[in-house]
Amino acid sequence: MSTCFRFYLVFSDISSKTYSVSMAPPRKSVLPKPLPDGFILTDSEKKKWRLGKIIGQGGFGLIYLASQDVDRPVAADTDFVIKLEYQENGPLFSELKFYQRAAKPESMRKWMRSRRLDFLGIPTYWGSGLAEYNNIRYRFMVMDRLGKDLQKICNDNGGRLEKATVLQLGQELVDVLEYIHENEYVHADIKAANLMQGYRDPKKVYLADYGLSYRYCPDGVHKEYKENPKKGHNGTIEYTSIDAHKGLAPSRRGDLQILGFCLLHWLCGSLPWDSSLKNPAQVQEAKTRLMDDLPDSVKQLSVGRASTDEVAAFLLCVKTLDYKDKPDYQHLKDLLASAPRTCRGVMPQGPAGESSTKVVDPRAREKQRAGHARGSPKAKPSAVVMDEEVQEGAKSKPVPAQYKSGPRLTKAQLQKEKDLPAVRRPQRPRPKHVQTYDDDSEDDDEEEARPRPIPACYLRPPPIGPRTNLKQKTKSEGTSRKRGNLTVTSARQEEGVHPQRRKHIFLDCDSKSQTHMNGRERWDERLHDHTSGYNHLHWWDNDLCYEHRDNFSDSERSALKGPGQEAGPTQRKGLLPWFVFVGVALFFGACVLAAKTHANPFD
Ligand SMILES: Nc1ncnc2c1ncn2[C@@H]1O[C@H](COP(=O)(O)OP(=O)(O)OP(=O)(O)O)[C@@H](O)[C@H]1O
Repeated sequence: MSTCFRFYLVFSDISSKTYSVSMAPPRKSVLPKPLPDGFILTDSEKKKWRLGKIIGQGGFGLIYLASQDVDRPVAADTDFVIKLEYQENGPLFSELKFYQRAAKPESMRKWMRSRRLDFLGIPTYWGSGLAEYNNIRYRFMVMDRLGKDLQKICNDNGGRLEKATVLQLGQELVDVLEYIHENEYVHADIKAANLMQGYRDPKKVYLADYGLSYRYCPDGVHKEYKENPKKGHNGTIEYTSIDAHKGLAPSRRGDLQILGFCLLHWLCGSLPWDSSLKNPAQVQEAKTRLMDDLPDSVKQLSVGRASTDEVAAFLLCVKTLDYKDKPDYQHLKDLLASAPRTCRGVMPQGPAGESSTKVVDPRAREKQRAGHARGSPKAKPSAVVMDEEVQEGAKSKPVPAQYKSGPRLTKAQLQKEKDLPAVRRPQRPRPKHVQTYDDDSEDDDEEEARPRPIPACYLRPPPIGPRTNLKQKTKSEGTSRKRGNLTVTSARQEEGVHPQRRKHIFLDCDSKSQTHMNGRERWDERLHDHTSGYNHLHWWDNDLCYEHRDNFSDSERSALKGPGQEAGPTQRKGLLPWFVFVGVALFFGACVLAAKTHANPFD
């Protein structure tokens, strides 16, 4: 999100000029051609929304101020925004699915009542729909207007946040995660850029951007544990979970681990793998080491008085979770709330030192919750302020070498961890209707939204042997195929599988090329690397994978466009009629010749 405002200044300027001179249907690009100020959109429930100014721009969509009062220009202090993307784009489609299924205002209110929460940081969804302008179809979603994102605040504060703020944010985010997890979804991309302050109340923080959210448990059936290196390293590389590095479908424990890494980052201002972000395997290794060596690995990262003990305890608890386990969210919140206890490094213990499986009386738990709701042990909402050490300008502590990519710890060091009192193992109540886990089960809706397997293309250069003949038996339209910078090749060929089945289309983001798909478009994956700033985007449409990349090297780019490309299967296929034609012509020629030679003697 941090780059978006910069873009906006340039963008709004250019776009307004474009509109005043051009009446022809605009060419589609990754970002939608802006709709004019004052444009009226009608959502699927026939509510009308008037567009105001553009206030933000993401990788694929524009954010407009909006209001329901369609007769007047939209006020600068309106409470609504509209996110607009081309209808074919995947991210908004996935996000909409999340809001429609999991974040209905009534269901959120009910949840908050039942948990006695006075706040749940999920923006309200107000509606959505499709629109058409100049023969181009758009998708839009109306939602709460939000304020500043946390990444900006973090940057303004030298990359760190006050410890009390971090712990409070952690607890509020556990609440949000519990809600979305109970509604069959995981967020899978928690990070400061996706946390936004309330527009009216900056003390409230919302988890936004559900474009990568994933339905890990459709109809109560958890996805199976299936490691797949080809799908590895999905998400935002700094924070993505070890499960995601291994190519597992996101699950609850992954969300919590991502949150733990974020808390650590906000607290310390850096992460042990900061220097290896361009090498996902090294990042995975460093994360694994950090998790293996808990709690010491995290405790050692403490900066000045801002100890990381609570985060160490939090991550240690997350480490005890199995792939399909339901976390004990209250316990995780307690670990972040109970600073004095965890600061001494003592984990909660039952009688006679038993720590892990203490059964908590639900009434006691209820009482405790009620206490929290009334505000007793709970800290104040997260006013984002600076810690003393941060104000003093304390630099982040260098990360101990062993948590980077150095040699593994000795057995004695590992033993130290084992000797520590164990963290209480979270209770594991199963979702009501879970009986078996079937990875293939999905409902019709899910069929549309669920990410499908993708090769880890971003770990390799574009495939060798780009194809220029883009005739494919798919629903995708011709416009994108005509572009010179678009390549079709077989992903299976890349994977050493049969080359005919699955085709792979690379699009060069620099030239803002865009593929338009009808019907079952799929959006699978975006990867943001904030250090190099590249994006990857995959769509799946039947057997076609569309990939946007903007980090092609010059040689790759010229390979994509260049002449003398190796003939691909589709090109060879294109020659077949010519072979047949020449063959038939030769045959007839030979017949005529033979007839003539035979005829001559009789003459
Ligand atoms: N509900 C909102 N209220 C106010 N501003 C918003 C809201 N949602 C997003 N924005 C602003 O618009 C910008 C674009 O947000 P958006 O979610 O479309 O993209 P992004 O998360 O920055 O990028 P990407 O599309 O790659 O995920 C953000 O940087 C943010 O500043």
